[in-house]
Parts: sequence; structure tokens; C-alpha cells
Amino acid sequence: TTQQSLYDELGGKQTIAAIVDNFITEIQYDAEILPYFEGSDIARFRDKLEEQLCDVADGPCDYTGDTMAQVHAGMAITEHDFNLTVDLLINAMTQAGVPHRVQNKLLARLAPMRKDMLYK
Ligand code: HEM
Repeated sequence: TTQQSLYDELGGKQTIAAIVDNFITEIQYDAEILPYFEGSDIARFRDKLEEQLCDVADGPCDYTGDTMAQVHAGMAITEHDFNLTVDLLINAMTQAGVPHRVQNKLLARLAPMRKDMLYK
């Protein structure tokens, strides 16, 4: 049987770009999460996150950003703020028209990175 990649299920490059744009907008409207991004290069964040989502979904990309441990070091991200950020990503995917079943597949691939980001 032919297996469709998660990248294709998501809707490819266009949908991933929409997810990341929506996610950035969600962050901008969230008073609790926005301060983490003060002084961040948002163009780079957009670029690297698109690349990472494409890569973990088995799309035609290789992630070239820093490791999740390196990137989030010194932020002391709490479980609460982590969960809140995941909610913002879910909103971003819903707004991009990604079905919940497909959202869950992407979240499951990101879940192993969680331990690298919390309380560092
Ligand atoms: C779903 C979990 C998450 C994923 C997959 C993720 C992924 C990423 C990626 C790919 C980058 C860019 C890396 C680079 O520039 O090389 C990044 C940067 C960043 N992330 Fe996350 N992240 C997640 C959760 C969080 C959370 C919970 C916070 C804070 C509450 C956060 C705050 C940041 C900030 C502030 C930057 C920019 C760092 C800088 O300015 O250099 N992230 N993240």
C-alpha cells in the first residue's frame, strides 16, 4: 500500500507556512508567552520552525536550526507555559484547516522534544 507522508497529509509547504504564521500571530496576542520572544529574530524563528515542522513530518527539508535544548536554554519554561504554547499551536493548525487527527500526529512527533525545553 502507498503511504502518504505526514507532510502531504498536512497539506505540504503552503499549510506549514500558514501554521507558522498563525502561530506567530497567536503568540503576539498572548500576554503570557509574548515576553519570551522579546528580542527574538522573528524572521529566523519563522524560517527555522517551518523547516523543523517540514522535517519532522518527513517533508523535503532538513532542519538547520539549533537543538531544542540549546534554543530554549535559560528560558526556564514552566509546564504551564509549555502547555499554553501547545494550545497556541493547536489554534494555529485549526485556523490553517488541519484536521484534528492530523494535528495529533504532528503533536506526537514533537512530544519527545518536550523534555529538552522544560525548566532549562
Ligand atoms: C511545541 C514546542 C516547541 C517547538 C517545536 C519549538 C521550536 C522552536 C524552534 C524550531 C525555534 C527556532 C530555533 C533556531 O532559531 O535555531 C524556536 C525558538 C524559540 N522558542 Fe521554541 N519551540 C517550542 C516551544 C516553545 C515554548 C513553550 C517557548 C516559551 C514559552 C518557546 C520559546 C521560544 C523562543 C523565545 C525562541 C526564539 C529564541 C531566540 O530568539 O533565539 N518555544 N523554538
